[in-house]
Order: sequence, then C-alpha cells, then structure tokens
Amino acid sequence: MQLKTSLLGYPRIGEKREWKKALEAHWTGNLSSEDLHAEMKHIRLNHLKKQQDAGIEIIPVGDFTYYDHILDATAMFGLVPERFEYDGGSVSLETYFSMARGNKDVPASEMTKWYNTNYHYIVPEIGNKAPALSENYLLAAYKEAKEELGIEGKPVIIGPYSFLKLAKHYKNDAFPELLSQLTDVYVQLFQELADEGVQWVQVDEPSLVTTIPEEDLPLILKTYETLQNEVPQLNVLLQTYFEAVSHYEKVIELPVAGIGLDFVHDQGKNLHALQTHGFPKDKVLGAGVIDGRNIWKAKLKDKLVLVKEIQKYVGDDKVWLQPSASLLHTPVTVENEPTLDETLKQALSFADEKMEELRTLQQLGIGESEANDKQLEDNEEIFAALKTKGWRKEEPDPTTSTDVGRSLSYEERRKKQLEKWPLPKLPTTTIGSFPQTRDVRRLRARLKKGELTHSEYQSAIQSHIKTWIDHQEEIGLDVLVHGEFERNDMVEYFGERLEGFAFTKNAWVQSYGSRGVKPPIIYGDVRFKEPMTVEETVYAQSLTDKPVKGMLTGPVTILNWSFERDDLPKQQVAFQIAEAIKEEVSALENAGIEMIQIDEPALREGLPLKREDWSSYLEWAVQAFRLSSSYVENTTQIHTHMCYSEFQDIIDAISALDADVISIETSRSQGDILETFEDNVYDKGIGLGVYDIHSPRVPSEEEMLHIIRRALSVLPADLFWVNPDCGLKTRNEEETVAALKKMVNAAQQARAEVTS
Ligand SMILES: CN1c2c(nc(N)[nH]c2=O)NC[C@@H]1CNc1ccc(C(=O)N[C@@H](CCC(=O)N[C@@H](CCC(=O)N[C@@H](CCC(=O)O)C(=O)O)C(=O)O)C(=O)O)cc1
Ligand SMILES: N[C@@H](CCS)C(=O)O
Ligand SMILES: [Zn+2]
Repeated sequence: MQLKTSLLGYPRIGEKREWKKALEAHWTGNLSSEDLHAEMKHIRLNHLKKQQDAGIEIIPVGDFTYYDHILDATAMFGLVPERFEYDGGSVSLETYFSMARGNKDVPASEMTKWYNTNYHYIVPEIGNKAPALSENYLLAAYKEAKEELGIEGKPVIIGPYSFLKLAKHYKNDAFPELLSQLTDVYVQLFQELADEGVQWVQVDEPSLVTTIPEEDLPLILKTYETLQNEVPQLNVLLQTYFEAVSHYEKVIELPVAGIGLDFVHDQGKNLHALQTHGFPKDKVLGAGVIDGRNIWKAKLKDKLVLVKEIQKYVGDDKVWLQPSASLLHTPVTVENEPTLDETLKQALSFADEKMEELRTLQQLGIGESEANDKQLEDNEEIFAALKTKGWRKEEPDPTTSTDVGRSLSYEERRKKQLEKWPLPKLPTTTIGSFPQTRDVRRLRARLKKGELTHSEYQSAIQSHIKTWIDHQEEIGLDVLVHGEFERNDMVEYFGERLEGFAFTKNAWVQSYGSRGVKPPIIYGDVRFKEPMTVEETVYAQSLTDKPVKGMLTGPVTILNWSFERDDLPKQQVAFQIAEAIKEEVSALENAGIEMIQIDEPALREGLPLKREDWSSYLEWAVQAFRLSSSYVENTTQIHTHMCYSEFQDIIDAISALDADVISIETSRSQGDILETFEDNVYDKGIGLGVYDIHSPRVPSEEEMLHIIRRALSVLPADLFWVNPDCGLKTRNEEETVAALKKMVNAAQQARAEVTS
C-alpha cells in the first residue's frame, strides 16, 4: 500500500532569520519594496526547494507570508478596516503593514494568540464590510512554484468557518449570513485555482477541534456542500490540528476529498474515533503522525505501529503522512546547533529533520527500506541514551496536590501593604521590560564573542538600568522596574540559568511578525541553581526611594514557552519549575525586594482547546503559580501580568492565583474585557493596559484617559492601577518616554476626577 508524504506549512523565518532581517530592513527604510519582494521570493523558493529535495511529495504553497497568513487572507478578502482608507483592488504593501503594525495616524488591528500556541495572528475585523476577492495570492504562489521549480503545489488557506471564528467585530447572529457570503468568495477563489489546474487545496479548519456549538454543524456542512457543488473538480483536504477533531463522525462525512487529523496532540482521541467509527474509503486521510509542535525525534517503532493501525481503516493509497501541524511552530534545523550536547542533539528533530522522518516512516511503512530492524534499534538507542545521563530521575516525583496559599486573605494583606506603601490612587507602573535596543543586544553578542568581560557587560547593563531609573523618576511613575536589559528573552533567560534546560543558538520560532523566540528545551529535571535576578533588581532599588518591582517569569509560562519533555506529565514539570521560582522569590525577598511580579502571559494560551479539559489544566496551573508565590511575607506584594487576554471565561482561575495585583492587556481589544468586570467578579488590585505597546504609534492622553474612565465605570478606583499593555522591549527610547509621560498625565487627570 502506498503512502504519500505531505507538509502543512514550512517555517518562514529562515535558517539564520533572513526573513526577519529583510522585513526589518524594509521597515527602517533600508530596503526598498522592490528589493524586499526580491528577497522574499528568494527565501520562498529556497524553502520550497528544501521540501522538494527532502522528497516531500505534496508541498504546501501560499503558507509563506510577509507578516501573518491570517492577515494575508483578510487582505485577500478585502476586509481592510475603514480606518486604513482602502478603496478596493489589491491591498498595497503599505496598507498591509499598517494593518499589522499601525502607523503614525492609525492603530493596528488587534493581534492575538493562535489557538494554544505562542504564534500570534492579526485578528480580522469584519465591521460593515462584505468580503470580496481582492486578489488571489494562492494562484500566484501555485504558479510560481510550478514555473520556477516544477512543483505541483497544494495551496493552503484558512477555512471559512475558522476564519470567521477568529474574526471580530460582528454580531453573533450575523455569523450564518457572513459565512455564506464568505463561502461565495471561496467559491470564486477555488474556481480560479481549479481553472489553473490546481488539484488539491488544503483548507485549514483548526476551529473544528474546539468545542463547537451544535448549531454550527449544519452551517459547516452547508459551507462544504457549496464548495463541493460549485467547484467539484478541486480536491479539498479539510485540515485540523492541535487536538482531536470534535464531532468526528460528522466531520469525516463532510463532502470533501480528504480530512487531515492530528494523531500526536489528540490524547489518542482521533485514533480511538477512527477505530470506533472507521473512515470513508474514498477519502484521503492526512495522518499527522510526526509532532509539529515539539522538537523530539519520533519514536519510529511506535509511529510505525500507529501508521499500520491507521492504514487498516483507510482506503488503499489514501494515507498521507504529515506532521501534526504546520512546521511554523518548530525551528528550522538541528544542523545549526554546534554547541548542543551530542546525546541531546541526536534526540532532536526540527523542521528539516522532521521532513526526513516522514520519508523514513514512508519507507518503513511500505517495506521499502531493507534496514528496518537496524533503523528501529538505532532510533531506540537515542532515547535510551537520554536516560543514562543522570538528567532525569529514575523515579520522578509523584504528581501530588500542591495546594498552598498565602497565610492571610487578600483583604488582610491589603491593609498591611497599604501601610507599607502609601501609593497614590491609580498608581502607575510598567510591565517590566524597557527598550532592548541594538546597543543592548550588541552588548550580549560581544559578551558571547569574548569581546567583553563579564564585569564589563554587567556594568554596561547597570548603566542602562540607571538611565531608565532616572527616566522613570522623571516621568513620575509610582512603581519602578529595572528594565530587564540583561534578558535576551523572559523565558530563555531563566532557562539558561536553571538546571534541566538546554538552549540553542539558532533555533528561532516566529512569535509575531518579524519577532521570534528561541524556546529553551526542557530535557531533564528542573532545579534552582543560584539567584538569577537579585543583582540587577537590588542595584535598581539602590538608585531610588520608590519601590522597584522584582520581575520573574512564572512556572506555567516557562513551561508553555519551552519545548517540553515528553516523558513526564506537564503538571509535574510545572511544579518542578514552580519550586525553582519559589526559591528566586525568596532570594529577592531576602534581598529586600518586596514587590515581586511573576508574569504568567502564557497561562491563558495553555488552556486546552476543548472546554471539557479546562478544569484539570487550570487546577494545576493555578497550583503551580501559588506554589511559586505563596511563601512570602504578607506585606510582600505579589504582582502578576498577562497579555493577549480573552480572560472572560477563566476569571475565577485568575482570581484564584491570589496575586495582590494583576496587570492585563486591554487596549488592542478596545476594552472588550471590561464586560467581564461588570459583575464585580474581581476583587484584587488590577491594572488594565491603557495603550498598545506593539505599535510604534504614541497614543494620545485622551485615548488613555478614555480607557481609564471606561475601566473605572466597572472597577473600584481603590483597586485600579494604570500601566501599558505589556513590556516595552520592542519600542525605542523616545517613543517609550513620550508614551509613558502621557500615560502618567492621563492617570493624574483621572486621579483628580476620582478624588474630587
Ligand atoms: C511577551 N512575549 C513573549 C512570548 N514568548 C517569549 N518566549 N517571550 C516573550 O517575551 N510570547 C508572547 C510575546 C511575544 N512578544 C515578543 C516580543 C518581542 C520579541 C523579540 O523582540 N524577539 C527578538 C529576539 C530577542 C532576543 O532573543 N534577542 C537576543 C539577541 C538576538 C540577536 O538578534 N542577536 C543579534 C546580534 C545583536 C545585534 O547586533 O543586533 C544577532 O544574532 O544577529 C538578545 O537580546 O540577546 C527578535 O529580534 O525577534 C519576541 C516576542
Ligand atoms: N515582564 C515582561 C512581560 C512580558 S509578557 C516584559 O515586560 O516584557
Ligand atoms: Zn505581556
């Protein structure tokens, strides 16, 4: 029986981040549009060629982007919000980037988390617009791959159902009509593809793995019936990922030529459904058997068993071997990691190695490879070797309940804390990081190259801290921060300093737009080694009489933004990290730092995609946070921070964290979160972000005042803090100082209003 190999998408970032560099050069005026297009084409074709050379038979096209693939679809459907003054036709590069990043006059579209990943997409805003095809970039991508490389590509597009579920600014009851309008646009799009000879199109419907309202099922059916009836010659592969598909029996009967399922992150549910309900013999099954989210090599023996089992239920020649998701979420290649421990390195597989794994599995699956047994044995040895290094305890800690808490209630702590810090009403603060300028990064690069000694580096970092303590005092902020200049990234930094983590040189993964992260790899038991943040924080505090908040990353976020071990339950790793953070909290407290922020921006993102799984996740996530934060004096004020909100449904869990103050993002979502607080559901200190830090645009005082006033209509002034949405590391010094001055002015004005 034949098996084909297919990818769902390939990382766009480039082996050495060529993509990021080109984009940023263009934005700073150092690369013309023409040269940008040429460089993008070069990168795009190089990526296609790599897939072709790796022997991938069904290669995705149209997954490449200049910023974000959902923004591409939004632009293709002409859904450009009014404020960008678009008047039809193809969306210009300038407008496209303005939607993503804002410009000096107009705020960007909202950006939010892509399902349960650390990738961020630009949220489509529907408004009063009807979708219409502005240009067909899928057609262009298909033609280019064919003409330049002879590749018969598989265009990839987000499906109409998921697109609308990801979009904002329409009323719920308009959903059926909008879906029907959008389906008509897909018909036109598909017709143009079919006319060009496209055979397969991959339609991503990740929302089908979430909890789907019953009433949506007939709408989904109608959508795919229309596509099938109107463009019958085009084969649609309906692709799901990140979890088991909901309503398996109904989804597999949809009128499409193939269904893609995730057999890695489905908790065994997709396989169980396949075994229980079978699979239509005339449909292709895109079998996501190689992990598209994590970086461990596949255990070939297990994968082979899985593939054979899948084959039993699927028609002859109808299985496509695939990664479980787009490889967008993995770094490019292990080849560029010369400094990793060899035992660890041989257990790793990034995007390029995953393509090889698909080929190996294909050969093993069809009995083509003669060296079956030897290959399987070699593969097993890789994992056996990981156990012999003493990195992992033979008997891991049991997953016991760790329900700990502060010794006094919030109300009682609050009284003590008010006495300790007589802050004004509506105190102002920031989220932690200040601009990570080229100069700051260069310091680290020079330290790595040996051009700076450790003490030269430390004193240069201290000078940045001093500059920004001075700025903050001058701006008039009430609670200061040291600025996180010593950190490459808020997770990687801690990963580099804790036992059990490995870090990489080039294993970048796109986070949003041109910005990337290098998630550390948790390969062993996590342990605290020595204080990680005390020196910088204590230095900052020595420069001012105002309180300086210590700044840590929380256990759930460190876990979610790392590549995790796959041999231990998540919560066990979270508790190990929590114990380590608890020691850092205690080190800060002992050094006299008594306001400590423990960031948990990834707590919401880690929420399982199906509601039925939420409570067990939230239980251990909250426990992990409390474990890291509860062993402090009652006068010590614990802050936490979360961005990319959508907190409405988990407000009880957020409250259960029992942080004294939480700062959350609100400005990009235009205050949507405020509705959540209308019923007095939150009774602790809370700072709502009053401006969007992702845009270079400096907001006006009035805009911020407006957000504060709206917030004060539902939140008590006594509990309210004023802060930006998130850290300011991506902004420049001038913008940051200007924006913060306005923020402080807005707070002062609001303060006068609430006290008068
Ligand atoms: C809060 N966010 C974070 C998320 N995930 C994280 N792991 N961390 C986060 O902070 N998820 C949600 C959001 C996403 N937001 C961001 C915001 C900003 C970035 C970002 O700026 N990324 C940088 C890379 C940061 C970094 O690691 N820098 C290194 C230097 C690396 C480098 O480029 N070195 C240069 C040499 C220096 C020079 O001359 O310029 C080189 O190697 O060529 C460091 O500071 O040491 C980015 O540029 O993408 C990410 C997510
Ligand atoms: N303290 C971090 C939080 C980012 S979510 C920062 O300010 O960058
Ligand atoms: Zn944040």
